[in-house]
Amino acid sequence: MKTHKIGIIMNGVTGRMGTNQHLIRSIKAIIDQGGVKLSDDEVIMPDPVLVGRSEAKLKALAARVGVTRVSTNLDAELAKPDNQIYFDSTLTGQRPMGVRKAIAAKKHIYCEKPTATTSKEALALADEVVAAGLKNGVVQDKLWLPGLVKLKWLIDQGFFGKILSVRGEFGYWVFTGEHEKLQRPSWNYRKEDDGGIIVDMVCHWQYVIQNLFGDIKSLTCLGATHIPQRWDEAGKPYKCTADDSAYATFELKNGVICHFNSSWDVRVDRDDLLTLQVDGTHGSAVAGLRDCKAQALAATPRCVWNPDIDSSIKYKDGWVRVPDQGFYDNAFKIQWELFLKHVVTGSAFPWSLHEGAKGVQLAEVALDSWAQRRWLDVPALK
Ligand SMILES: NC(=O)C1=CN([C@@H]2O[C@H](COP(=O)(O)OP(=O)(O)OC[C@H]3O[C@@H](n4cnc5c(N)ncnc54)[C@H](OP(=O)(O)O)[C@@H]3O)[C@@H](O)[C@H]2O)C=CC1
Ligand SMILES: O=C1CO[C@H](CO)[C@@H](O)[C@@H]1O
Repeated sequence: MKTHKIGIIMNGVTGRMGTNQHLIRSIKAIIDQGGVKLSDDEVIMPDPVLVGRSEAKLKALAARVGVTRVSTNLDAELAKPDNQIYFDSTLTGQRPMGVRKAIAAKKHIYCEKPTATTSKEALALADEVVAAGLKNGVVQDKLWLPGLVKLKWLIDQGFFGKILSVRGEFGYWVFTGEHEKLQRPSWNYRKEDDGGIIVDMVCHWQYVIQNLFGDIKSLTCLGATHIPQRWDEAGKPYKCTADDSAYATFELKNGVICHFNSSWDVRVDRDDLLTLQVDGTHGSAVAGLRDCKAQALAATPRCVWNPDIDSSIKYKDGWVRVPDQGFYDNAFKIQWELFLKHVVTGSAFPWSLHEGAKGVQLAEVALDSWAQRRWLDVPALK
């Protein structure tokens, strides 16, 4: 058996995403399954080093997960030739600094979204990594959610006929922290720390829309900070300076209209924390994170508006569940496996830093639209 051992510097691994999605559910899960199989006699085996600023935190995490290498010295890890990949899930504002150091050290780059806080910076990083001839990628996890995979399958089959519109509803109630344990880090609600739901979520909507429905021509976005005060990790009240809700409409070049509501101030009365309803001339579907239900034209009830009587139609009964097509692995893990294969074999990996920059740009245009209170075109990223 030929084993390609790949050292991976995991910077920001002590954070929520770094620990749960990237270390435990991706890299550790890949190690536990015996690596990424290339053929019957060839395998890729990740060898992570957990990097951060608190040695105690890193050691505790390593012991919990069963990893041996930890370090608080990023430069020393970058100097080691066996560490071939630099992965970054630190705070968004920290990302360009770490990525640039790793480019200088000739490491392949994989990182969380958003890749930077401005499109200028995101594009510069994308250009620098290409100029250095390094493989690179950005997390676009929603593409591998089972619900969205099923939706894509319906699109590819032509189930919808002509797609007319898409309604994305994302969000849940995030407790203020006054009386409850925090669900999300407090920096998410402070603009000065690169927080805000537009920066956080619009980059997801960019790649979801582009990959499933088409290229975005223009948008309008209204943001809001509905909750002006929250309580931080230390239980101290702070002023919320970042948007916690966004109401955005995207017009695509092919005429499809997509409207996405994103909010941390809504209570959930839907099948999932993210639902996407797609309506087309021949059918409709509603995808959640894992499931997807569909209604074909032939099964569409004849609705008649009459608020004076109870409806004889049970609207929710007219949908069928799109069946599973096999086992759906963790979305982050699937993308990690594809990236590792890309690094070792050169296989295709289109989810590059350049693609990530498009997400940063869309969030930037959305913020501008909100500030200017008008529709804005989304220029092609050079
Ligand atoms: N793809 C997706 O679905 C999601 C992506 N994200 C993205 O992932 C990134 C991390 O988010 P999340 O895990 O929620 O954040 P956390 O606050 O939980 O984690 C932040 C990480 O960055 C480290 N860090 C914080 N400040 C500094 C600093 N000054 N210098 C160096 N390291 C620092 C922290 O280290 P320490 O432990 O020492 O404090 C920690 O490891 C963000 O860019 C976010 O946009 C977030 C949520 C979902
Ligand atoms: O995709 C995601 C799921 O939700 C979170 C927001 O509540 C985001 O931070 C994240 O990027």
